[in-house]
Amino acid sequence: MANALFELKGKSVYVAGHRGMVGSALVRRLAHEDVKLVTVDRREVDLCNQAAVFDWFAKVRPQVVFLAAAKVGGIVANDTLRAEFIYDNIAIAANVIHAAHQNGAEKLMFLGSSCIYPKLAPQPLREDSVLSGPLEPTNEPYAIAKIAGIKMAEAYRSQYGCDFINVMPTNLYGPGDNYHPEMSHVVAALIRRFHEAKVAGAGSVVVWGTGTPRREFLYVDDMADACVHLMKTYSAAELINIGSGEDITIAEFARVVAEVVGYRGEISFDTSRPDGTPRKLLDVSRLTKLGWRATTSLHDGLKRAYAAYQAVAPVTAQE
Ligand SMILES: NC(=O)C1=CN([C@@H]2O[C@H](COP(=O)(O)OP(=O)(O)OC[C@H]3O[C@@H](n4cnc5c(N)ncnc54)[C@H](OP(=O)(O)O)[C@@H]3O)[C@@H](O)[C@H]2O)C=CC1
Ligand SMILES: C[C@H]1O[C@H](OP(=O)(O)OP(=O)(O)OC[C@H]2O[C@@H](n3cnc4c(=O)[nH]c(N)nc43)[C@H](O)[C@@H]2O)[C@@H](O)[C@@H](O)C1=O
Repeated sequence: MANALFELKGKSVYVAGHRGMVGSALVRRLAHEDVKLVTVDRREVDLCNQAAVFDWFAKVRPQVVFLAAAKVGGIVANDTLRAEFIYDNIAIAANVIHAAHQNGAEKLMFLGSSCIYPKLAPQPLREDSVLSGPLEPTNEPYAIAKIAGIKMAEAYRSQYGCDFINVMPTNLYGPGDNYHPEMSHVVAALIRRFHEAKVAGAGSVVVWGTGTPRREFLYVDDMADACVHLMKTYSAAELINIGSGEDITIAEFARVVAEVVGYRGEISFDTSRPDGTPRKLLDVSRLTKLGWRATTSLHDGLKRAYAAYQAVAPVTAQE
Protein backbone atom coordinates (compact mmCIF):
# COMPACT_ATOMS: atom_id res chain seq x y z
CA MET A 1 0.00 0.00 0.00
CA ALA A 2 1.39 3.38 -1.05
CA ASN A 3 1.93 5.42 2.10
CA ALA A 4 3.57 8.65 0.99
CA LEU A 5 3.35 11.13 3.86
CA PHE A 6 0.60 13.65 3.08
CA GLU A 7 1.35 17.06 4.60
CA LEU A 8 -1.63 18.60 6.45
CA LYS A 9 0.38 21.62 7.69
CA GLY A 10 -1.07 24.93 6.51
CA LYS A 11 -3.85 23.26 4.51
CA SER A 12 -7.58 24.17 4.57
CA VAL A 13 -9.31 21.12 6.10
CA TYR A 14 -13.09 20.72 5.77
CA VAL A 15 -14.85 18.53 8.34
CA ALA A 16 -18.25 17.66 6.87
CA GLY A 17 -20.50 16.84 9.83
CA HIS A 18 -18.43 18.90 12.28
CA ARG A 19 -21.23 19.10 14.86
CA GLY A 20 -21.71 15.33 15.06
CA MET A 21 -20.02 12.87 17.40
CA VAL A 22 -17.19 11.96 14.99
CA GLY A 23 -17.05 15.42 13.40
CA SER A 24 -16.65 17.17 16.74
CA ALA A 25 -13.97 14.65 17.75
CA LEU A 26 -12.16 15.44 14.48
CA VAL A 27 -12.39 19.17 15.29
CA ARG A 28 -10.85 18.48 18.73
CA ARG A 29 -8.07 16.36 17.19
CA LEU A 30 -7.31 18.82 14.36
CA ALA A 31 -6.83 21.59 16.94
CA HIS A 32 -3.46 19.93 17.50
CA GLU A 33 -2.52 20.27 13.83
CA ASP A 34 -1.39 23.43 12.07
CA VAL A 35 -4.37 23.56 9.67
CA LYS A 36 -7.04 26.04 8.60
CA LEU A 37 -10.22 24.32 9.84
CA VAL A 38 -13.25 24.77 7.57
CA THR A 39 -16.82 24.01 8.63
CA VAL A 40 -20.29 25.04 7.43
CA ASP A 41 -23.58 24.62 9.25
CA ARG A 42 -26.28 22.40 7.84
CA ARG A 43 -28.68 25.36 7.89
CA GLU A 44 -26.35 27.15 5.45
CA VAL A 45 -25.46 24.16 3.25
CA ASP A 46 -27.67 21.07 3.25
CA LEU A 47 -25.30 18.43 1.86
CA CYS A 48 -28.28 16.69 0.21
CA ASN A 49 -28.71 19.82 -1.96
CA GLN A 50 -26.37 19.41 -4.92
CA ALA A 51 -26.50 23.03 -6.10
CA ALA A 52 -25.80 24.35 -2.61
CA VAL A 53 -22.88 21.94 -2.17
CA PHE A 54 -21.41 22.76 -5.60
CA ASP A 55 -21.72 26.52 -5.01
CA TRP A 56 -20.12 26.32 -1.56
CA PHE A 57 -17.23 24.12 -2.72
CA ALA A 58 -16.53 26.44 -5.71
CA LYS A 59 -16.29 29.39 -3.29
CA VAL A 60 -14.31 27.71 -0.47
CA ARG A 61 -12.25 25.05 -2.37
CA PRO A 62 -11.09 23.12 0.73
CA GLN A 63 -7.81 21.30 0.15
CA VAL A 64 -8.59 18.35 2.45
CA VAL A 65 -12.01 16.81 3.26
CA PHE A 66 -13.10 14.50 6.09
CA LEU A 67 -16.54 13.31 4.98
CA ALA A 68 -18.12 12.46 8.34
CA ALA A 69 -21.57 13.89 7.56
CA ALA A 70 -24.32 11.29 7.23
CA LYS A 71 -27.74 10.29 8.46
CA VAL A 72 -26.78 7.99 11.32
CA GLY A 73 -28.67 5.93 13.87
CA GLY A 74 -29.02 2.63 15.64
CA ILE A 75 -30.68 -0.57 14.55
CA VAL A 76 -34.29 0.64 14.98
CA ALA A 77 -33.60 3.99 13.30
CA ASN A 78 -32.05 2.18 10.33
CA ASP A 79 -34.90 -0.31 10.09
CA THR A 80 -37.71 2.25 10.29
CA LEU A 81 -36.33 5.27 8.40
CA ARG A 82 -35.13 3.12 5.48
CA ALA A 83 -35.90 5.65 2.72
CA GLU A 84 -34.27 8.54 4.57
CA PHE A 85 -31.14 6.50 5.29
CA ILE A 86 -30.60 5.54 1.66
CA TYR A 87 -31.57 8.87 0.12
CA ASP A 88 -29.66 11.18 2.49
CA ASN A 89 -26.51 9.08 2.56
CA ILE A 90 -26.31 8.53 -1.19
CA ALA A 91 -26.96 12.25 -1.78
CA ILE A 92 -24.37 13.41 0.75
CA ALA A 93 -21.70 11.03 -0.60
CA ALA A 94 -22.39 11.85 -4.26
CA ASN A 95 -22.52 15.61 -3.76
CA VAL A 96 -19.43 15.97 -1.57
CA ILE A 97 -17.22 13.48 -3.41
CA HIS A 98 -18.05 15.03 -6.80
CA ALA A 99 -17.64 18.60 -5.54
CA ALA A 100 -14.28 17.73 -3.98
CA HIS A 101 -13.09 16.39 -7.32
CA GLN A 102 -14.53 19.34 -9.29
CA ASN A 103 -12.72 21.81 -7.03
CA GLY A 104 -9.34 20.14 -6.89
CA ALA A 105 -9.36 18.78 -3.34
CA GLU A 106 -5.95 17.22 -2.71
CA LYS A 107 -7.33 14.47 -0.45
CA LEU A 108 -10.69 13.21 0.82
CA MET A 109 -11.57 10.57 3.42
CA PHE A 110 -14.98 8.89 3.13
CA LEU A 111 -16.35 7.34 6.33
CA GLY A 112 -18.16 4.09 5.60
CA SER A 113 -19.30 1.70 8.32
CA SER A 114 -18.78 -1.87 9.51
CA CYS A 115 -22.38 -2.61 8.47
CA ILE A 116 -21.26 -2.74 4.81
CA TYR A 117 -19.99 -6.29 5.42
CA PRO A 118 -22.24 -9.32 4.83
CA LYS A 119 -24.35 -10.39 7.82
CA LEU A 120 -22.64 -13.77 8.06
CA ALA A 121 -19.17 -12.99 6.69
CA PRO A 122 -16.29 -14.81 8.43
CA GLN A 123 -15.05 -13.00 11.54
CA PRO A 124 -12.99 -10.99 12.11
CA LEU A 125 -14.36 -9.05 9.14
CA ARG A 126 -11.73 -8.52 6.42
CA GLU A 127 -11.99 -5.52 4.10
CA ASP A 128 -12.06 -7.79 1.04
CA SER A 129 -15.29 -9.49 2.25
CA VAL A 130 -17.38 -6.50 1.12
CA LEU A 131 -20.09 -7.50 -1.43
CA SER A 132 -19.39 -11.20 -0.81
CA GLY A 133 -22.84 -11.98 0.61
CA PRO A 134 -26.26 -10.68 1.76
CA LEU A 135 -26.34 -7.72 4.11
CA GLU A 136 -28.02 -7.46 7.51
CA PRO A 137 -31.64 -6.53 6.58
CA THR A 138 -32.17 -3.98 9.39
CA ASN A 139 -29.53 -1.63 7.98
CA GLU A 140 -29.38 -2.63 4.31
CA PRO A 141 -30.45 0.80 2.93
CA TYR A 142 -27.75 2.54 4.98
CA ALA A 143 -25.18 -0.09 4.03
CA ILE A 144 -26.00 0.21 0.31
CA ALA A 145 -25.58 3.98 0.53
CA LYS A 146 -22.23 3.55 2.26
CA ILE A 147 -21.08 1.01 -0.33
CA ALA A 148 -22.07 3.49 -3.06
CA GLY A 149 -19.91 6.14 -1.39
CA ILE A 150 -16.99 3.73 -1.14
CA LYS A 151 -17.31 2.71 -4.80
CA MET A 152 -17.57 6.36 -5.83
CA ALA A 153 -14.34 7.26 -4.04
CA GLU A 154 -12.64 4.25 -5.65
CA ALA A 155 -13.97 5.21 -9.12
CA TYR A 156 -12.77 8.82 -8.80
CA ARG A 157 -9.33 7.53 -7.85
CA SER A 158 -9.37 5.18 -10.85
CA GLN A 159 -10.70 7.57 -13.53
CA TYR A 160 -9.44 10.95 -12.31
CA GLY A 161 -6.51 10.02 -10.10
CA CYS A 162 -8.18 11.58 -7.02
CA ASP A 163 -6.46 10.80 -3.72
CA PHE A 164 -9.73 9.73 -2.07
CA ILE A 165 -9.55 7.04 0.65
CA ASN A 166 -12.19 4.89 2.39
CA VAL A 167 -12.25 3.96 6.09
CA MET A 168 -14.68 1.48 7.73
CA PRO A 169 -15.26 2.33 11.41
CA THR A 170 -16.69 -0.12 13.93
CA ASN A 171 -19.41 0.95 16.43
CA LEU A 172 -18.37 4.28 17.91
CA TYR A 173 -19.28 6.05 21.15
CA GLY A 174 -18.31 9.07 23.23
CA PRO A 175 -19.03 12.78 23.71
CA GLY A 176 -21.63 14.21 21.35
CA ASP A 177 -23.40 10.89 20.79
CA ASN A 178 -27.12 10.69 19.98
CA TYR A 179 -29.04 9.73 23.15
CA HIS A 180 -32.52 9.43 21.63
CA PRO A 181 -34.23 6.49 23.42
CA GLU A 182 -35.35 4.82 20.15
CA MET A 183 -33.01 6.15 17.44
CA SER A 184 -29.63 5.88 19.17
CA HIS A 185 -26.94 3.21 19.04
CA VAL A 186 -26.60 0.75 21.91
CA VAL A 187 -23.85 2.54 23.86
CA ALA A 188 -25.67 5.88 24.13
CA ALA A 189 -29.01 4.15 24.68
CA LEU A 190 -27.77 2.08 27.62
CA ILE A 191 -25.78 4.91 29.22
CA ARG A 192 -28.96 6.98 29.28
CA ARG A 193 -31.27 4.14 30.34
CA PHE A 194 -29.04 2.96 33.21
CA HIS A 195 -28.49 6.55 34.35
CA GLU A 196 -32.23 7.29 34.41
CA ALA A 197 -32.89 3.98 36.22
CA LYS A 198 -30.27 4.84 38.84
CA VAL A 199 -31.71 8.32 39.37
CA ALA A 200 -35.27 6.96 39.54
CA GLY A 201 -34.33 3.98 41.72
CA ALA A 202 -35.83 1.57 39.15
CA GLY A 203 -35.58 -2.14 39.99
CA SER A 204 -34.85 -3.32 36.45
CA VAL A 205 -33.54 -2.07 33.11
CA VAL A 206 -34.60 -3.49 29.75
CA VAL A 207 -31.93 -4.25 27.15
CA TRP A 208 -33.03 -4.92 23.57
CA GLY A 209 -32.71 -8.32 21.87
CA THR A 210 -31.34 -11.54 23.34
CA GLY A 211 -28.06 -10.08 24.59
CA THR A 212 -26.14 -12.70 22.59
CA PRO A 213 -24.90 -10.55 19.63
CA ARG A 214 -21.30 -9.45 19.86
CA ARG A 215 -20.12 -5.91 19.10
CA GLU A 216 -16.81 -4.09 18.94
CA PHE A 217 -16.69 -0.54 20.31
CA LEU A 218 -14.20 2.24 19.66
CA TYR A 219 -14.02 5.49 21.64
CA VAL A 220 -14.64 8.41 19.29
CA ASP A 221 -11.45 10.33 20.12
CA ASP A 222 -9.44 7.23 19.18
CA MET A 223 -11.43 7.18 15.93
CA ALA A 224 -10.55 10.80 15.19
CA ASP A 225 -6.87 10.12 15.88
CA ALA A 226 -6.96 7.13 13.52
CA CYS A 227 -8.58 9.29 10.82
CA VAL A 228 -5.87 11.97 11.04
CA HIS A 229 -3.15 9.29 11.08
CA LEU A 230 -4.56 7.65 7.93
CA MET A 231 -5.11 11.00 6.17
CA LYS A 232 -1.39 11.63 6.64
CA THR A 233 -0.06 8.15 5.92
CA TYR A 234 -2.43 6.21 3.65
CA SER A 235 -3.13 6.67 -0.05
CA ALA A 236 -4.60 3.69 -1.92
CA ALA A 237 -7.91 2.23 -3.11
CA GLU A 238 -8.18 -0.55 -0.53
CA LEU A 239 -10.60 -0.08 2.41
CA ILE A 240 -9.14 0.32 5.89
CA ASN A 241 -11.07 -0.99 8.92
CA ILE A 242 -10.87 1.14 12.07
CA GLY A 243 -11.60 -0.70 15.30
CA SER A 244 -10.34 -1.74 18.73
CA GLY A 245 -9.87 -5.39 17.72
CA GLU A 246 -11.96 -6.66 20.65
CA ASP A 247 -15.67 -7.55 20.89
CA ILE A 248 -18.10 -8.32 23.73
CA THR A 249 -21.62 -9.73 24.00
CA ILE A 250 -24.39 -7.17 24.45
CA ALA A 251 -25.36 -8.86 27.74
CA GLU A 252 -21.82 -8.52 29.12
CA PHE A 253 -21.59 -4.99 27.72
CA ALA A 254 -24.81 -4.03 29.55
CA ARG A 255 -23.26 -5.24 32.80
CA VAL A 256 -20.17 -3.07 32.18
CA VAL A 257 -22.34 0.01 31.50
CA ALA A 258 -24.37 -0.69 34.69
CA GLU A 259 -21.14 -0.87 36.69
CA VAL A 260 -19.73 2.35 35.18
CA VAL A 261 -23.04 4.20 35.76
CA GLY A 262 -23.39 2.76 39.28
CA TYR A 263 -26.70 0.98 38.66
CA ARG A 264 -27.20 -2.06 40.90
CA GLY A 265 -30.65 -3.30 39.83
CA GLU A 266 -31.69 -6.14 37.53
CA ILE A 267 -31.20 -6.38 33.75
CA SER A 268 -33.88 -7.97 31.55
CA PHE A 269 -34.02 -8.60 27.79
CA ASP A 270 -36.80 -7.58 25.38
CA THR A 271 -36.54 -10.19 22.64
CA SER A 272 -39.24 -8.43 20.60
CA ARG A 273 -36.47 -6.00 19.65
CA PRO A 274 -34.06 -6.96 16.81
CA ASP A 275 -30.61 -8.44 17.48
CA GLY A 276 -29.27 -7.44 14.04
CA THR A 277 -25.98 -8.90 12.92
CA PRO A 278 -24.84 -11.74 15.24
CA ARG A 279 -21.27 -10.44 15.35
CA LYS A 280 -19.29 -7.45 14.00
CA LEU A 281 -15.59 -7.69 14.84
CA LEU A 282 -13.27 -5.95 12.37
CA ASP A 283 -9.95 -7.35 11.19
CA VAL A 284 -7.67 -4.38 11.97
CA SER A 285 -4.41 -5.90 10.69
CA ARG A 286 -4.13 -3.36 7.82
CA LEU A 287 -4.57 -0.50 10.31
CA THR A 288 -1.99 -2.03 12.66
CA LYS A 289 0.47 -2.38 9.77
CA LEU A 290 -0.09 1.33 9.06
CA GLY A 291 1.11 2.08 12.58
CA TRP A 292 -2.06 2.80 14.54
CA ARG A 293 -3.69 1.07 17.51
CA ALA A 294 -6.59 2.08 19.76
CA THR A 295 -5.47 3.31 23.20
CA THR A 296 -8.74 3.84 25.14
CA SER A 297 -10.05 0.75 26.93
CA LEU A 298 -13.79 0.08 26.89
CA HIS A 299 -14.04 0.76 30.63
CA ASP A 300 -12.13 4.06 30.43
CA GLY A 301 -14.04 5.09 27.34
CA LEU A 302 -17.37 4.40 29.01
CA LYS A 303 -16.35 6.43 32.06
CA ARG A 304 -15.51 9.39 29.82
CA ALA A 305 -18.66 8.91 27.76
CA TYR A 306 -20.82 8.77 30.89
CA ALA A 307 -19.22 11.95 32.26
CA ALA A 308 -19.96 13.67 28.94
CA TYR A 309 -23.56 12.41 29.05
CA GLN A 310 -24.10 13.70 32.57
CA ALA A 311 -23.16 17.17 31.33
CA VAL A 312 -26.04 17.10 28.81
CA ALA A 313 -28.49 14.69 30.51
CA PRO A 314 -32.08 15.80 29.82
CA VAL A 315 -34.13 16.75 32.83
CA THR A 316 -37.08 14.53 31.83
CA ALA A 317 -36.83 11.03 30.37
CA GLN A 318 -39.14 12.03 27.53
CA GLU A 319 -36.66 14.45 25.87
N1 LIG B 1 -21.72 6.35 15.29
C1 LIG B 1 -21.25 5.17 14.89
O1 LIG B 1 -21.28 4.18 15.63
C2 LIG B 1 -20.66 5.02 13.52
C3 LIG B 1 -20.61 6.09 12.62
N2 LIG B 1 -20.06 5.89 11.38
C4 LIG B 1 -19.98 6.98 10.41
O2 LIG B 1 -19.28 8.08 11.00
C5 LIG B 1 -19.80 9.31 10.49
C6 LIG B 1 -20.21 10.21 11.63
O3 LIG B 1 -21.16 9.52 12.43
P1 LIG B 1 -21.65 10.20 13.80
O4 LIG B 1 -20.74 11.31 14.18
O5 LIG B 1 -21.90 9.08 14.76
O6 LIG B 1 -23.06 10.81 13.38
P2 LIG B 1 -23.81 12.09 13.95
O7 LIG B 1 -25.26 11.89 13.64
O8 LIG B 1 -23.38 12.37 15.34
O9 LIG B 1 -23.24 13.27 13.03
C7 LIG B 1 -23.60 13.33 11.68
C8 LIG B 1 -23.36 14.73 11.21
O10 LIG B 1 -23.75 14.83 9.85
C9 LIG B 1 -24.49 16.03 9.68
N3 LIG B 1 -25.48 15.90 8.62
C10 LIG B 1 -26.37 14.91 8.47
N4 LIG B 1 -27.14 15.16 7.37
C11 LIG B 1 -26.69 16.34 6.84
C12 LIG B 1 -27.07 17.13 5.74
N5 LIG B 1 -28.06 16.76 4.93
N6 LIG B 1 -26.39 18.28 5.51
C13 LIG B 1 -25.38 18.66 6.32
N7 LIG B 1 -24.96 17.95 7.39
C14 LIG B 1 -25.62 16.81 7.64
C15 LIG B 1 -25.17 16.27 11.02
O11 LIG B 1 -25.44 17.66 11.13
P3 LIG B 1 -26.41 18.24 12.29
O12 LIG B 1 -25.77 17.87 13.58
O13 LIG B 1 -26.41 19.72 12.04
O14 LIG B 1 -27.75 17.58 12.05
C16 LIG B 1 -24.11 15.79 11.99
O15 LIG B 1 -23.24 16.83 12.31
C17 LIG B 1 -20.94 8.94 9.56
O16 LIG B 1 -20.49 8.91 8.21
C18 LIG B 1 -21.32 7.54 10.00
O17 LIG B 1 -21.88 6.79 8.93
C19 LIG B 1 -19.57 4.67 10.97
C20 LIG B 1 -19.62 3.60 11.84
C21 LIG B 1 -20.14 3.70 13.18
C1 LIG C 1 -22.52 1.16 13.66
C2 LIG C 1 -23.66 0.31 13.17
O1 LIG C 1 -24.74 0.41 14.06
C3 LIG C 1 -25.94 -0.19 13.62
O2 LIG C 1 -25.83 -1.58 13.81
P1 LIG C 1 -25.82 -2.20 15.25
O3 LIG C 1 -24.43 -2.33 15.70
O4 LIG C 1 -26.69 -3.44 15.24
O5 LIG C 1 -26.56 -1.07 16.06
P2 LIG C 1 -27.02 -0.82 17.54
O6 LIG C 1 -25.90 -0.17 18.27
O7 LIG C 1 -28.32 -0.08 17.46
O8 LIG C 1 -27.33 -2.30 18.17
C4 LIG C 1 -26.28 -3.11 18.56
C5 LIG C 1 -26.86 -4.26 19.35
O9 LIG C 1 -27.26 -3.75 20.64
C6 LIG C 1 -28.54 -4.26 20.96
N1 LIG C 1 -29.20 -3.34 21.90
C7 LIG C 1 -29.55 -3.66 23.17
N2 LIG C 1 -30.19 -2.64 23.77
C8 LIG C 1 -30.24 -1.63 22.83
C9 LIG C 1 -30.78 -0.32 22.87
O10 LIG C 1 -31.40 0.14 23.86
N3 LIG C 1 -30.62 0.43 21.74
C10 LIG C 1 -29.97 -0.03 20.63
N4 LIG C 1 -29.84 0.78 19.55
N5 LIG C 1 -29.47 -1.30 20.55
C11 LIG C 1 -29.60 -2.08 21.65
C12 LIG C 1 -29.23 -4.35 19.62
O11 LIG C 1 -30.34 -5.22 19.73
C13 LIG C 1 -28.12 -4.91 18.75
O12 LIG C 1 -28.02 -6.30 18.91
C14 LIG C 1 -26.27 -0.02 12.17
O13 LIG C 1 -27.66 0.22 12.13
C15 LIG C 1 -25.44 1.05 11.60
O14 LIG C 1 -25.79 2.30 12.11
C16 LIG C 1 -24.03 0.79 11.84
O15 LIG C 1 -23.21 0.99 10.97
